Amino acid sequence: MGLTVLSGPSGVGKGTVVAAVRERHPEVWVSVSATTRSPRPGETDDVEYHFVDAEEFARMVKSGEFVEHAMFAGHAYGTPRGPLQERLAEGVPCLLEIELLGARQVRSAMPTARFVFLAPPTFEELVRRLTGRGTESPEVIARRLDRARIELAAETEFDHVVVNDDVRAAAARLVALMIAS
Ligand SMILES: Nc1nc2c(ncn2[C@@H]2O[C@H](COP(=O)(O)OP(=O)(O)O)[C@@H](O)[C@H]2O)c(=O)[nH]1
Ligand SMILES: Nc1ncnc2c1ncn2[C@@H]1O[C@H](COP(=O)(O)OP(=O)(O)O)[C@@H](O)[C@H]1O
Repeated sequence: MGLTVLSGPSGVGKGTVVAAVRERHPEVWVSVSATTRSPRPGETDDVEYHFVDAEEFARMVKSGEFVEHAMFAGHAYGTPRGPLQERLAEGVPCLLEIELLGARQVRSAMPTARFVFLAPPTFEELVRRLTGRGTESPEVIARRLDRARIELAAETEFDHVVVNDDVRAAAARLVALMIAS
C-alpha cells in the first residue's frame, strides 16, 4: 500500500476524514508533523502535532530531519523523516496530511507515492466549515481562504480527487485509493 499524501484546503475536513479512516483502519499509520503554531484547545503535544518553537524547527530543518517542510499562514510545518522511513520499510500503509507545497516536495522526493486531493462540495461550504470550526480569528480565516483559492487551483496536479460531501463516504473512498495499486 505504501505512502499516500492527502492535501486540500484548510477547513475541507482533512483531519475529520483522517480520523474516520483511523477509526475503521487502525493499521494505517498517520505521520505526526512538527509545527510552530500553538496548540488549539483539545490538542495535545506529540498527538496532533509535535509543537516546537521556531528555533527548534530551524534546527530540525538544518539537520535534515524533515522529508518536507513549508510555511502555512505564518507558521512552519514539517514531516519528520525517521518515523516515516521506519514504517515504510516495515510495509505499513502510511498517510501524510500536508498542504500543497509540501505535497509537491514529496512528489519530487518520492514519486511513487499516491497523491489525493480532498475537495469541498462548494467554496461556500468550505467557508462555512472553516468559520463553523470556531478555532481561528477572522484574520486567520481570511489568510486560510486566500491560500485555499491557490490550493483549489492545483487540484489537477493530484492523482485523485475525493469530494468531502459525507465524512464516512469520503473516508471509504480514500481507503479504496490507498488499497488500489
Ligand atoms: N507541508 C506540510 N504541511 C502540513 C504538515 N502538517 C500539517 N500541514 C498542513 O498545514 C495546514 C495547516 O494545518 P493546521 O494549522 O493544523 O490547520 P487545519 O488543517 O486547518 O486544521 C494544513 O493544510 C495541513 O494539512 C506538514 O508536516 N507539512
Ligand atoms: N463532510 C463534512 N460535512 C460537514 N462538515 C464537515 C465535514 N467534514 C468535516 N466537517 C467539519 O468541517 C470543519 C473543518 O474540518 P477539519 O477536519 O478540521 O478540516 P481540515 O483538517 O481540513 O482543516 C470541522 O468543524 C468539521 O467538523
